Amino acid sequence: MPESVDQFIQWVESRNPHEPEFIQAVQDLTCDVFDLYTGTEAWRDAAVLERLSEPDRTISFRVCWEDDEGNVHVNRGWRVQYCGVIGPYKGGIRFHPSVNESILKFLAFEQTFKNALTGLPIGGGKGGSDFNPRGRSDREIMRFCQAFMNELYRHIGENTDVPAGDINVGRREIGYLFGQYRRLANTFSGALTGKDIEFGGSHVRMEATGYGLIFFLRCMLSQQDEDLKGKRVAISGAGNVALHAAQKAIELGATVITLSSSKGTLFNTDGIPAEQVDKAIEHRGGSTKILQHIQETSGGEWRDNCKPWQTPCDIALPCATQNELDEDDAKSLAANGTRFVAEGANMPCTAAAVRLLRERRIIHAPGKASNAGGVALSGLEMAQNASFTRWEEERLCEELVDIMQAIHRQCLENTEAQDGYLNYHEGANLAAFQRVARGLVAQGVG
Ligand SMILES: NC(=O)C1=CN([C@@H]2O[C@H](COP(=O)(O)OP(=O)(O)OC[C@H]3O[C@@H](n4cnc5c(N)ncnc54)[C@H](O)[C@@H]3O)[C@@H](O)[C@H]2O)C=CC1
Ligand SMILES: O=C(O)CCC(=O)C(=O)O
Repeated sequence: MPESVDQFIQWVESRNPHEPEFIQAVQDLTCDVFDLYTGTEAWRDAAVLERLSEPDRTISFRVCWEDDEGNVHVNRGWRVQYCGVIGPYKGGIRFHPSVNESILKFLAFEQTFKNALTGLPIGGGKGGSDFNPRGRSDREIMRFCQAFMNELYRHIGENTDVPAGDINVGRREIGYLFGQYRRLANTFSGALTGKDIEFGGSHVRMEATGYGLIFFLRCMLSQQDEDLKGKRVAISGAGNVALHAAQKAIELGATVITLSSSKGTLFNTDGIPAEQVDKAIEHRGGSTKILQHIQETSGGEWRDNCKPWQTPCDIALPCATQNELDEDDAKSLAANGTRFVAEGANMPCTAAAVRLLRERRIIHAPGKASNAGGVALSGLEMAQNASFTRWEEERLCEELVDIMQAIHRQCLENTEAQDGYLNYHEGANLAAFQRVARGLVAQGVG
């Protein structure tokens, strides 16, 4: 039985050396739930926190594929099935050269608690590969997806583990993965979400993470008697989450002043036009190219190797990747009067940045709450597949709004404002942990 957060984290570190992202995610949760955990006999007796610091299983495999010139490449693939207590493992697949076990374990850990917040029966998992799709032809992407599924298919299924997309895995890749799954498993089932609408996909899934983020932000603002109209919003990334967040924010009256890629940032203090965001969503492609094209056609300034966080804004929405917003960035935001940060990406703020935002009383929503709209819609895709139906767009939009509002309510119910400052991290961590802990205890030790 750990006596302090530090002692517990040292124990986790000793079991997971060289996994800094995973340790960061475990520490973030533990700091908020430790007192409740140690004060709850049934949870202590069942070693709930210790069990939750270890995935149910991690599957790792070799992925061999042939490029267009006939050269054979060998990549690594993983699926982390983190916690299946609440429902089938559920979470995205990421293709990026930075992918390793620490990153996938942190993502699967976060996913477990995020999925618990949605109120749906979905457990937590995440997978991916260190494959770099940049510069690869469509046929190469197809062959890679097929090779990846050649091993993954035996570990997934609509009641076992249901992957979806994440960085560099969108509708096209899900199509190739699904096709190969269907051939190998000889079954047409909802074993993946984010599918094309023509073969079991759901309306609103594509938009859901970005839109859900803005619906959550709207709740945060309304809690302070404010709304989005006229607010300057800085967004990082120019992928699925960033572009849909930008689209909905503009629709609700905000001015989106930045979008970015790993190569630089597009700044436009007059606002990036809605029609340019719509076009970028339609065409999809390399983010830098898209942003430079927007700059050429509608103005603003492109700055190489620059992040969005140095420019004055009311709201910051990190929507690119983990640890993209560090302590210095948080200091710049504070100095420039930013009042809200809501995470579209998973764990985009370093631990030091989170501390700084809290010290400076910038209201800050963690991704496990504010970006849960995507997986929630995936849960609704699973429900449609299981009942052989397709729901209308309007109904799904309403359900997404309801789910984001319910997550916001859970956050408020689990934290008390300190001098008017709401700690969304504490609220989200406590709400999610309690649901998972109750399930673990009820299902016995195993
Ligand atoms: N797609 C989804 O439904 C969900 C995604 N997320 C998270 O949102 C984030 C973005 O995912 P997607 O938009 O789906 O991926 P995507 O592949 O569509 O876009 C990723 C974007 O991030 C940019 N990017 C990558 N590394 C960067 C870096 N170091 N600095 C600046 N920009 C960088 C890329 O240029 C691209 O614009 C990830 O953290 C992901 O885990 C969270 C919940 C659901
Ligand atoms: O829709 C899903 O299952 C995955 C979403 C996801 O990967 C995430 O929430 O980070």
